Amino acid sequence: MITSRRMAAVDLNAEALGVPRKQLMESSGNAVARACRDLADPGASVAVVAGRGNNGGDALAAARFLKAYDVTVHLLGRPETISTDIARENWDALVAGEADHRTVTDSAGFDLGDPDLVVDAMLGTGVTGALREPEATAARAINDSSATVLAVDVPSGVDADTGDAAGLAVDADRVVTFHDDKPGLGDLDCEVVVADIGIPEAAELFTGPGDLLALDRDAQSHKGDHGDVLVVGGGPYTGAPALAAQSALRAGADLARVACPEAVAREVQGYSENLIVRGFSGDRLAPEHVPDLLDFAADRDAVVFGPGLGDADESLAAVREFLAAYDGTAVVDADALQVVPDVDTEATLICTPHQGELRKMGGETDSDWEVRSDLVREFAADLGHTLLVKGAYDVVSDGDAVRVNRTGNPGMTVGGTGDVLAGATGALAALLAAEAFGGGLVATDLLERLPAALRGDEA
Ligand SMILES: NC(=O)C1=CN([C@@H]2O[C@H](COP(=O)(O)OP(=O)(O)OC[C@H]3O[C@@H](n4cnc5c(N)ncnc54)[C@H](O)[C@@H]3O)[C@@H](O)[C@H]2O)[C@H](O)CC1
Ligand SMILES: [K+]
Repeated sequence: MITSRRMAAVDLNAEALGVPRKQLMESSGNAVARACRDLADPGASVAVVAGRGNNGGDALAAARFLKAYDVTVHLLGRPETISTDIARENWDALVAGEADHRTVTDSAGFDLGDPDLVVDAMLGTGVTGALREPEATAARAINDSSATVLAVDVPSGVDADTGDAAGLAVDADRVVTFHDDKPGLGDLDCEVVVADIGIPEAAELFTGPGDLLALDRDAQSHKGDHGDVLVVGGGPYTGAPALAAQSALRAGADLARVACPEAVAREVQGYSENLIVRGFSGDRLAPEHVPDLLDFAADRDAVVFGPGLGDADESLAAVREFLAAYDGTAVVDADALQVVPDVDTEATLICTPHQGELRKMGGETDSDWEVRSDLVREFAADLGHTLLVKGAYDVVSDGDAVRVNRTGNPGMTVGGTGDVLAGATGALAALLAAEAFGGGLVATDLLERLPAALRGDEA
């Protein structure tokens, strides 16, 4: 099952792995033609009703594989309005090949005829809102016809993620959808066939440029939209919390605050005027600080716990008490990690251990990244939290899905990169908690974005 947003990311990852979109469209077209051959005998009349996007492009490619049929292609719109190069190239090839093609520029001009089979390729995952014209008139004509209806990827008008239709939608007999089933197709009263279009498994397993799509910022956003991050750390070390907080800003947080012992507050503030530093009494975190910290954290979008905190018993006791009472989103790193396995919490935790810290948490690791992936997934499932285990190949899992980031380099073992990663991860968590997901953030929503944090990419 894959959402449209994830499909777009996988599509882009496939391209980065050397499988360009036009090749995917050719595979989709071939899959559509196979479905046509399954639904209608050679010589049958086929009406391809194509939209101006890649959904239409798939069917324009399919038409080339249907030589044994009497195919008429209806393009809903002028050819120059076709929205992608790959779809337009498929249209141009049809025209050059003297295929029977028509362009429909207004509803009155649409005449479906009386085909044996209709290929509905007006709209796929790019639909927004109720069908406009001439798609609406075409959908009514398709639904009123006696033809068998094959929908490309998703029946036009249906939202592939929810199965809902904002208004009129094509009533298909069969849907041929690509790469993986879509959440919104399960409840449709039609047969759904999933066609493999040659997207490499690596496009889903390994992080790539597609995973950054979700970080595109809403241009209208304003301060505070993109998350307010609190780093709780410092004590024996002062650079770590400052690194984590600055990394949060670099990764897109609007505000980065540091709660650290009074004894080092001035030093931490000294690292950067961009940080809002707040000291708590004494020279290390202790249980008496927890009530205030919980109040302070309640108004933040995400907390990063641990950079430079040290492992004094009273500091670890304070981490345990905080997490037991906290129900927001927290990244847990460094010495605070050892507390996680034995604390029962409502919080959404993202733990960012290196392999030594993973073992200290009670997890197992392995030098083979594939074996390590299974071990991390199992341990994340046991913990009930997301794990991001750093290594030459970083493994991210929420106990269900697994993603692997192989873009690191040996130089990243230098001290401080863990603090940078924890801060960047906190920013992405804050962005999601504050905006796109409201309170409904679930760990898997982060999975696709954490790898971007591994690279400390600017959002
Ligand atoms: N990722 C993959 O696996 C592949 C998907 N393919 C196919 O690509 C479509 C998605 O294509 P896209 O261009 O993004 O969008 P659509 O073609 O679905 O529609 C965009 C098109 O439609 C217009 N439009 C939007 N809403 C409406 C509306 N309510 N009424 C009328 N017109 C509307 C919009 O203006 C655009 O012009 C996917 O479904 C697959 O079929 C790839 O080909 C293969 C890999
Ligand atoms: K469609």
